[in-house]
Formats: sequence, C-alpha cells, structure tokens
Amino acid sequence: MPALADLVRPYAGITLTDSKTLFPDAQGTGLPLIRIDTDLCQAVVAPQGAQLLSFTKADGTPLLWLSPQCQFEPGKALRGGVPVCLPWFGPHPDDNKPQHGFARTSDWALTQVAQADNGRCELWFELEHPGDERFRQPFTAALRMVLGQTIELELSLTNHDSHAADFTWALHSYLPVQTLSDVRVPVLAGRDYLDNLQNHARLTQGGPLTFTGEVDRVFPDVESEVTLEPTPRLRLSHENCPSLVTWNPGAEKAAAMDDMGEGNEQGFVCLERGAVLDEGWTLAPGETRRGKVTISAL
Ligand SMILES: O=P(O)(O)OC[C@H]1O[C@H](O)[C@H](O)[C@@H](O)[C@@H]1O
Repeated sequence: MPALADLVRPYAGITLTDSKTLFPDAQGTGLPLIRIDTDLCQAVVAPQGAQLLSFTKADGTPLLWLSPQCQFEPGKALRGGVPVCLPWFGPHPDDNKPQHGFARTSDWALTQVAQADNGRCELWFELEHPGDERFRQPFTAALRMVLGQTIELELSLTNHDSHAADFTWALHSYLPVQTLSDVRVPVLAGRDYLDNLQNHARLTQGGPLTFTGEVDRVFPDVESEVTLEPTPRLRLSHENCPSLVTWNPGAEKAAAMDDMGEGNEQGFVCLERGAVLDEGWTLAPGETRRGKVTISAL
C-alpha cells in the first residue's frame, strides 16, 4: 500500500496536513488530515473514519457543519461532517460495544486519489475488517468520495464470511442551518417514523419535519430525495439507502456533550441516509452491495 503522502503528492490541490495546523484552537492530541483546495471546492477529510469533515463550494456555500468543539483525538468519534456509521447503527445490544460501530473511529487506508471529470477530485478509502470479537464476520468497506460542486459519497460493503452477515449503517451527515427554528423538511410530511425518543414507537409526521427541540426519528422507506429548507437550501439524493434518520440533540443534551457545547445545536441538523433497523442489509457470502448519497446546494 503506497504511503498517504505518495498518493497525495501528484495532485496540486490535495495536501497532507493535520488538525493542529488547520484547527489550532481545537482540543485533542491531533490527527492527520487531508486538505482539498480546487477550483470547485475546499474540503477537509480525516483518514480516521474516512470522514469528510468540511466542504465549502467555491462560491462560499458550506454544505457541512463541523462542531466548533470537535475533539481531534485518535479513536474518538469526530463531531461533524459525515461520519460513517458501520457495521451497526445506533446502540449495540452489548453495552460494551460502541454506538454506531467502529468504522468511524478506525483508521481507513487511502487507496487511490484521482482527478475526475470536470475538475472534480476523487478519493478512495478502504477498511479491511478481519473479523474479531467486535464483529465476528470479516468484511471490506470502501468509501469513494467525489468532490466537486457537490459531495458524492459511495459506500460499498463486501461480506467475506462463509455465512450471511447482517449490517446496519448510515452516512451521518451534519448539515449547516442558518436559523434552526425556521428549518423544515417538507418531503417527510405525512410519513410514518420510528421515534428513538419513545422506544421506537411508530408515529406519523403531521406536517413538514421541524426542529423545535430534541428530534431523533427514523423514517423508513424514503425513496425520494430530501430537501432541507430554507437556508441554505440543501438537497440529499441517494441510491440504495432506504432509511432516513433525522437528529438534533436539542439545547439541554447539546450543552452536556463535551464535543458540542451550549448553543451549538442551533447550527445544524443531521439527515442520515443508510439502512438501519429492519432495513439493514443481509449480505450473502462474497456479496458486495453499494449505497450512495449526493449532497448539493440548490
Ligand atoms: O453521539 P453519537 O454517538 O455521535 O450519536 C449521535 C446521534 O446519532 C443518530 O442520529 C442517532 O439516531 C441518535 O440517537 C444519536 O444521538
């Protein structure tokens, strides 16, 4: 496997850096980061978790939110951007296993960097899981990022076990908002959801989803694209991601989270596409399946 620096060197707009350089006031002992600066966008990616942390279009529109209190610490989940939650989403029945799996806190290998069409750039990351006490089945996860005027994230999962393996997962995007109390997601009006705050009670969303307090809802079977309104107006489209999780911790929980802090819940909402709860993927031995999310500003 070529070293990170060797892969990155041929591309003028892509440099290796670290969190101490880019975020000198942030907490934590520091992490290596990749900086992307092209004619189309500026972005920062952490090889830990293959996590796109920030993305701003050339016209200055940010498409992602990163917590001002993000802690850059090896093995700690990074609050913001698009964490990859895998091989399970949410809490694990075994309390000793971390919420949202271990992919987001593992080092992924950068396997390829390429110039894509129309000035976009492409980064490929891979996580080889040999199978261990955390998750018995060996698998490979690959994440392809295409960064241009939009963000494209494609996750592919391959089961290397000789038996079928069950996965739940999400691309947990933190989207910036200007005024949280104005935010709405119109396409969810009238849809059923499972409320994580009420033991997965199945309820119906009356009007457009709004965020006037803590929200933690799983909308199954959302085929359509999803638009976040009003400012910035962002669109999430997808392929093969049946579930949509919607989250904001509300004021009280945000204040109690050391990597979020008082008032910072006002800056974002999470719209997370993936395959969770009953919509998880069962992969046959040797099977590969892909899911893709595209985030764009309208
Ligand atoms: O704090 P984290 O482990 O990153 O999880 C943040 C949030 O992720 C998802 O949105 C879940 O549905 C929430 O229940 C959870 O609180």
